[in-house]
Amino acid sequence: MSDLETTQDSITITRPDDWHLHLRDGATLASVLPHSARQFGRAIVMPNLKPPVTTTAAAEAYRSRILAALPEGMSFDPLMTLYLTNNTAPDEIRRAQDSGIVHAVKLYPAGATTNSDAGVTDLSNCYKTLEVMQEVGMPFLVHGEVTDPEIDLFDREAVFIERVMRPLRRDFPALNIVFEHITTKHAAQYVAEAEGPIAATITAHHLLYNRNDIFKGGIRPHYYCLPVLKREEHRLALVTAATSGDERFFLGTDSAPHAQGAKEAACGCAGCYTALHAMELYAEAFERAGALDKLEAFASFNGPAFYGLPRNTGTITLKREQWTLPQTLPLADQQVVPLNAGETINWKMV
Ligand SMILES: NC(=O)N[C@@H](CC(=O)O)C(=O)O
Ligand SMILES: [Zn+2]
Ligand SMILES: [Zn+2]
Repeated sequence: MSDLETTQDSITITRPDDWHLHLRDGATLASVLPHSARQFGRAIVMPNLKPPVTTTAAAEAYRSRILAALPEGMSFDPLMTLYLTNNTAPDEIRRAQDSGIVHAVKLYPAGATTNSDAGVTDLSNCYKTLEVMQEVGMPFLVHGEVTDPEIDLFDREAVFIERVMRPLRRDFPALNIVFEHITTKHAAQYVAEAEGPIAATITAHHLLYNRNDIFKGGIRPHYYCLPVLKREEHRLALVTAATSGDERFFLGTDSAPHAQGAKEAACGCAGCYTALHAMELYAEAFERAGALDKLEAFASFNGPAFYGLPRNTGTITLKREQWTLPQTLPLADQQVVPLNAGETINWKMV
């Protein structure tokens, strides 16, 4: 068959969800929320605000602010999370579970990423709390990087598996764990082969780019995120995992807005903004792998199955149509530079 005959010009799938999203707060929240709500039915909303969302009461208040910021006529269901600290009480987990609006608890190793200063210094501080999470079935979402400065930045995820993930899963074999935004063949292989309830989210940018893209002709801060982009062999392993049909892998954009000035700086913030065009980027990645037929499971089925939620009912359609990303988008009283700013991409959500 010729290329022409095998080329698909549109794809309609069950409305997808974003299982890892940063919406921020206040005027920034109002700027970014419509982008995610246009593409996704629900999102797991990250709790790394300043101050972090550490209690059920704070999660309920944050959820109300999100719903208040949602433009009329749009529907979107924010699935809230709690930020685990050294001092999160076991009772807080029971409150979270009873609330019905908190769907997971998030581990930020202290110092690992944006707004992680209040994070956990040693998981042994949290064992009583983890016991309750395991007992009530509250998922544990993990930013999987060690923070040991002796460990090379590019090895921090692989070392995390050995130093933290394996002991954690040995001690809590029934705890539902999501290895968030995986970036290495080590993590992909670990998740695919591990016994028990574990899954992983994969971003669009880690499917499309490798670490060369951060340094192409100069330093490109908009390709800097954490965990940092890795070598091509790792990107290929992530594409294989995402397109394998294995239900342990599902979509999480990790869209993480930072103002332009905070990214294009002497010490620039980590995070890529993809909320505007995430599904288009995933479609591109799946098409390049010849696996557009696997996109729906990854984007719309595997996540709800893991979280014990129903699939969305509507559909979205992506068409093969070239369009050019804007250079910037409004972000509160500043601007955010989307990933692929000014570039032409091949898919467009209708
Ligand atoms: N991914 C990132 O590079 N940044 C995220 C934090 C995170 O998910 O680690 C952010 O909140 O900006
Ligand atoms: Zn993270
Ligand atoms: Zn994130």
